[in-house]
Amino acid sequence: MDSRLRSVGVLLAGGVGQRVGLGTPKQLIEVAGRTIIEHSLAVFEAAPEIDEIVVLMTPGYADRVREIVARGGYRKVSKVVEGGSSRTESTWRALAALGAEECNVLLHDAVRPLLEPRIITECVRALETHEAVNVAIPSSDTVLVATPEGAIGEVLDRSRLRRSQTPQCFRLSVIRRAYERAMADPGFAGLPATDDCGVVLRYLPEVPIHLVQGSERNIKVTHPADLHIADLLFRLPRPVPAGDRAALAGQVVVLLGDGELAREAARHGAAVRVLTRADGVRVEDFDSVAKALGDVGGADHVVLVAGAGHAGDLVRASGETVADVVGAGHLGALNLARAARPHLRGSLLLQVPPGSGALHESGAAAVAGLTRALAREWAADGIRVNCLNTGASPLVVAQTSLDILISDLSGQVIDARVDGA
Ligand SMILES: Nc1ccn([C@@H]2O[C@H](COP(=O)(O)OP(=O)(O)OP(=O)(O)O)[C@@H](O)[C@H]2O)c(=O)n1
Ligand SMILES: C[C@](O)(CO)[C@H](O)COP(=O)(O)O
Repeated sequence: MDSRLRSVGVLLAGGVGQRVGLGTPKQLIEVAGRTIIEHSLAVFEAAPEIDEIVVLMTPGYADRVREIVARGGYRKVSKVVEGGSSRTESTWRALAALGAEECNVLLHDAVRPLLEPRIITECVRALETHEAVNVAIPSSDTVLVATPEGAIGEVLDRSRLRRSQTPQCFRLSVIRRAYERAMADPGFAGLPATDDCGVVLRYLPEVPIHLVQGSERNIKVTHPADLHIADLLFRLPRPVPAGDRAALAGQVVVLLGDGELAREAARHGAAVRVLTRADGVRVEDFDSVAKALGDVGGADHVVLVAGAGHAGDLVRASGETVADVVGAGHLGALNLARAARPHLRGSLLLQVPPGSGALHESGAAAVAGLTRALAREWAADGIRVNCLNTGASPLVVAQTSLDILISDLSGQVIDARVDGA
C-alpha cells in the first residue's frame, strides 16, 4: 500500500488585480500565449508529486476557470471554489473545501506563473520531515524600515533577509489549526497576515517553518510592468537537458536535408529518412513535401535541416536570393509544419541557418514566432515544436538537435552558440 500522503496544490486566484488595473482579474490575462492561471495550472498538473488541484477563483469568474480546465484537459482539478475578500479569506475557504483526511497542502499564488517544477519537488520532499515549508530567496536590495515621517528608521541586516514566495506548504491539520486560531482572534482582521506562513508563525509559533530555495524567475505578477517581465521570462531559452540519446533507438526521424544530423541520429539507432532536392522534395513547394511525408507514413520527429544561410545587405540582394532565403526558411518551415502535422507523433524541430542582416533576421524572427505559436496550438495533442538557431559546428548542432528531440522542451527558441549545448 502507498503510505505517502496525498499532495494537493491550491491555486489562490481569488483576487481582482487592482494594482495591474485592467479591470479584469490579472490571472485571466494572457502572457506568452496562455492565461496566467493556465500557466500555473499546467505546472501543477505536470508535477508528478501533485495528486489533486483546487482552484480558488474570483467570485463571478469560476466558470471561466472551469472552461480553461475542460479545454486544457487538466484532470487533477477536483474543485473550482469562489475565493474570499482577502487572500487569507481565500485560503480559509480552500481549507474548508479540503475535507477531513490528512494531506499535504501547497498554497500557491496563481499569479506566479513561472514556478519551476524543481520547487514543487523540493517542497513535497521537505514535507516528509517538516510540517510547514516556505519558498524564499535572498534579497538583492538593501531593505529598510521607514519612519512614519518618511525617513529611514533602520537598515536591516541583509544577510538574514529573505523574500517570501509561494507555494507555501503545510500539513493540512497544521495550517487548519493556525487558521482556526486566526479566525477566532478578534484582532486578526485588523492586522491581517500577508501570507500563510505569517498565520502559522503568529498562531503556531512552536511549528518550525523550513525554507526551500525559491527562484528569481518565480515572480508575482503584481504591477503592469510585471506582465512584460513575465512574458520575457517565458521566452528565455531553457537549457537543453543532456538526455539519453539511446531513447532514439527505433524512432522514425525524418530530415528535410542531409548532413551530420542524419549520421548522428542513425548512430543512436533511429530509423532515419532523409528527404532532399535530389528526391524532388523542395521545402518551398508544399505539395512535394506533403507527398514525401505521406509516403513515409508516421514520424516520431521531423526536422527542417538548416542550409548555408545568408549574410548581407537586403537592398543589394537579388530577387532570386530573397526568394531562396525566404523559401528555404520561413516558407519552408510553414510548408513543413502543415505537411508534417497529420503524420507527426512526437516533435517538430525547425533549424535556422546562421547568418546576419535584415533578410536573415526577419526570417529567423518569423520561424521563432511560428515555433511558439505552433507549440501552443499542438500542445493539447502532445506534439512539441522547437527552433534551433544553428551556427555552431555541425557536430554540436546535430547533437543539440538530438537532445532537443528527446527532451520535453516545447516552444523554445534555442541558440546553439549561446547555450554551448
Ligand atoms: N481575495 C483574494 C486576494 C488575492 N488572492 C490571490 O492571491 C494571490 C496574490 O495576491 P495579489 O497579488 O495581491 O492579487 P490581487 O489581490 O488580485 O492583486 P491586487 O492586490 O492588486 O488587487 C493572487 O493569485 C490572488 O488571486 C486570492 O486568492 N483571494
Ligand atoms: C504570499 C506572497 O506572495 C509572498 O510573497 C505575498 O505576501 C502576497 O502578497 P499580495 O499583496 O497578496 O500580493
